[in-house]
Amino acid sequence: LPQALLAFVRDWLHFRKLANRFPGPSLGPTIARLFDSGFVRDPMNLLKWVMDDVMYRYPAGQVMLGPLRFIVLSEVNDLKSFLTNSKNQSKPKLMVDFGFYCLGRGLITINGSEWDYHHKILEPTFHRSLLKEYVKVFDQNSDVFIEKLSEHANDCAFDVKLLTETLEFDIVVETLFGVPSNQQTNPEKELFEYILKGQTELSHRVRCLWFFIEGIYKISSARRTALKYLNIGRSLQDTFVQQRKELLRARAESLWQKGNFKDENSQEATNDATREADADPNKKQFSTFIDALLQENERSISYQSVLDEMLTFLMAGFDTTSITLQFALYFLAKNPLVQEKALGELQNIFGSAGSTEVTPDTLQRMQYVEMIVKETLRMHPPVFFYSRKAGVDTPLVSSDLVVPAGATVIISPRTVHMDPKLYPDPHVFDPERFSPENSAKRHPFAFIPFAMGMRACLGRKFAMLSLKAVISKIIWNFRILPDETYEPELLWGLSMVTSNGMRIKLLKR
Ligand code: HEM
Repeated sequence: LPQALLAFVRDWLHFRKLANRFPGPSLGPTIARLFDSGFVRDPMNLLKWVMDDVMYRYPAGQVMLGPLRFIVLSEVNDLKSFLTNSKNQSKPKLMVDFGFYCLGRGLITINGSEWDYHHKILEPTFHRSLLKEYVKVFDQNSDVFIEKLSEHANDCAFDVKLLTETLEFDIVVETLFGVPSNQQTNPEKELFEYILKGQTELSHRVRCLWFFIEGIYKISSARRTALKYLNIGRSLQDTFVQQRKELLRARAESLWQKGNFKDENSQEATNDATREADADPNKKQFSTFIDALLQENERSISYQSVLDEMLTFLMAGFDTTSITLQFALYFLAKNPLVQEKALGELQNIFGSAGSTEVTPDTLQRMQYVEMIVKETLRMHPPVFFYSRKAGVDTPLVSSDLVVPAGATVIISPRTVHMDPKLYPDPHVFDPERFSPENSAKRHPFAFIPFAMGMRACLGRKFAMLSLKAVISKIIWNFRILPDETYEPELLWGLSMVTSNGMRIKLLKR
């Protein structure tokens, strides 16, 4: 025991020695900041202060909040060590605890061999050949969205937020869980509302400093509410699983019948059965998201893990994409020339195809629309910070500082994306920054909305394709105009949402 104690003290002193060298606001201003009127009125101002003030001032710095110490990094040359060094890829305990109450134990909140195992199962379900299958769902749901928007195409300002959320919700449920969702056309209140409330509860914790301390949070009513939502979320995922199983059973039965009872449709039936069985060779290697999880459930993953992964992907997928869509509409409304340029591109693509159906091929050709999505993600990354635990002492490139093993490191794409050295006039919306020539000139870690390395977003290609699909259809169908009386008010939670919706105007083209 004395030896263990000695080792602990030695490690602690070593940690302190390295961490104390990082500059940052001293205790006085930090305490003053905690108790100033802005913070008391609105605790999320703390996050705003760290991201928009401390991180700009100290590209490699630290923030001490009582016993909690965060190393903050926003110097682009230092990011590589954290985002790509396999020793620094675990999520810190604090963040894992935070995530647990909203997502349970899914890919975002697990570490080590458990993460390895889940990642190995789920990563192939985002393979290119499966994404191609998903594009049909993007196309059909985007068409329903356009119909919904048409009801507002009268030059009167309206709030598009809920419509974008229901669209992205349908897209994630239909692609990943393989069951129809129809939230856009036939809102099923219970499920959707609980998902939103669960998220609000989690953000609530991030915004309250005293809830950073697990002991306090554990005895709070906020924790009981969060757990209630987590359990409801799990049971709602269970209904999806049952629906999927039912659907697979019905499909298998129908194939069997078609194969066995030949009637006047027998040729068609045999073709169907053969098509399913001999589907493209790539497809044979991959199961869709839900099927991969259910297969593993029979072997090695608990049913609770299946439900938690579904919850994780639903939360991670629909919120981030709907926020990006809202801000793309906001920026497009303010930039009519960007809309016209995108329309030119679409006239070439949709015009030559004679249809507005999006396909893997048309999406590939939408270079400028992709630049719009990227510029939106640069100016408003919905996941505006993420964290890593330093697994080893890690020297920084830009200075002689060393991040000590065990430190909680915060990285903010928001701060990096607003660095004028990387993006001159960073507050100007300019998709040309992402032309192939301009992108090639930029530092590889200058654009990090999806993070990088092993723990990068698994849904990044999915997100890009689905956003391109819907944004192209909006630009094709409508002129987007700003509501001059509206400015988004940012709500700092786990993702960056607005507290006052997203108001735009539309005119039919
Ligand atoms: C614009 C849309 C999106 C953005 C900006 C985004 C951003 C991110 C970021 C920054 C991370 C890393 C978080 C961290 O390290 O703590 C992440 C992780 C993740 N994202 Fe996304 N995401 C988006 C869409 C999606 C979609 C559509 C899905 C799935 C359908 C998804 C699934 C995931 C998963 C599973 C992880 C965890 C990866 C891991 O730790 O292994 N995301 N995302």
